[in-house]
Amino acid sequence: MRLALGHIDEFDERVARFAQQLGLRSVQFHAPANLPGTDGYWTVDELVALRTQCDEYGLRVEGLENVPAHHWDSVVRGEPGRDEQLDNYCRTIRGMAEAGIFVLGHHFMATYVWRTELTAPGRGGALVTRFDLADAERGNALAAYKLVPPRPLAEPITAEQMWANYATFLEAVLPVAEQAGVRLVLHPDDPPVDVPLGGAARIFTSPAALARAAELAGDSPAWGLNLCLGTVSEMTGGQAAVEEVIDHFGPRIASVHFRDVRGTVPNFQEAFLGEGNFRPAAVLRRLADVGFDGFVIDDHVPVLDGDAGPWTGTDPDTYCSRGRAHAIGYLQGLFEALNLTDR
Ligand SMILES: O=C(O)[C@@H](O)[C@@H](O)[C@H](O)[C@H](O)CO
Repeated sequence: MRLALGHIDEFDERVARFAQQLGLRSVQFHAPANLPGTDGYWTVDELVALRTQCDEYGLRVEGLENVPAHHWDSVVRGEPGRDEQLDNYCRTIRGMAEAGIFVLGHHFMATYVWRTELTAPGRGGALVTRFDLADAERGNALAAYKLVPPRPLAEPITAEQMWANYATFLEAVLPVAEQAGVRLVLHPDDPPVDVPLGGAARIFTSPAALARAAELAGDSPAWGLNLCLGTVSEMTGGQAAVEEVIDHFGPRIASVHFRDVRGTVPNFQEAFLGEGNFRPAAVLRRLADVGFDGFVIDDHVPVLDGDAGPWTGTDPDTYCSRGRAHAIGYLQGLFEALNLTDR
């Protein structure tokens, strides 16, 4: 396994130098501004340009996560316009292969990630996000974030519909991904609550539900799990849920979001690595033991005094924060201590 600078919203020289100074050799992007995708898909030209820019700094592109909401919101919701968006998603997959980028992450939340507070006090007064189901009716504190679909839902969406929508998605895109050699990796629902948020049911809310997603994908080598440790440890059971997922999926885990959380649903808050629901060293050891050979990234990070803004800020100055440097350094120490290959 290896460590990459991840969740990059906008790549430029500041981010490249941040990666280099932290001693990292690869990067992962989160629907980056560098890929405008104005026609509803990412073009080969913009994908190649991003990859070339990274090459120039000696940084390998591990993968991309999440297309912009308007590329596929009707696919997730099962609304008219879905077929055209599925065609466009397939164009993105083929374009990625042409550009030499082979991992594409997706979530399947019709109303995206949900929080009830973005600046809750964490350790020493650092700012962290928080979720409390009791406050969820007040709305999503993340509503302004770039991946929250701006269009309201046409009507409420049930869990059955969400499962059917996911099956339709896989049926359309998996054969194309197989042919292109691109791996599509699923992020669990955050927060993993079994009640609708903003009118849409959530389905990937437990280890069993993730196992069911894998069954839908059959034995396709083009499907994998993005093990978000924050999200899975938010599930009932906390560390036990994490262990169950690692043991069940093994090498079918394609990538890991390494972030920590205190508390499980219905209420939790994000935390520094090592002060939350699971033991980071034990989790890395277990991943190595089951044969995980993908990449590990930082994800959301607490905001320390002097950081430019909350992690929801997408500009490079906000991104290159003390919080992120701490998370990466913490993981590098663990990789070294556990003698994990970082190639
Ligand atoms: O758990 C989470 O909320 C994160 O990992 C997300 O920021 C994630 O990167 C995606 O946007 C959901 O795919």
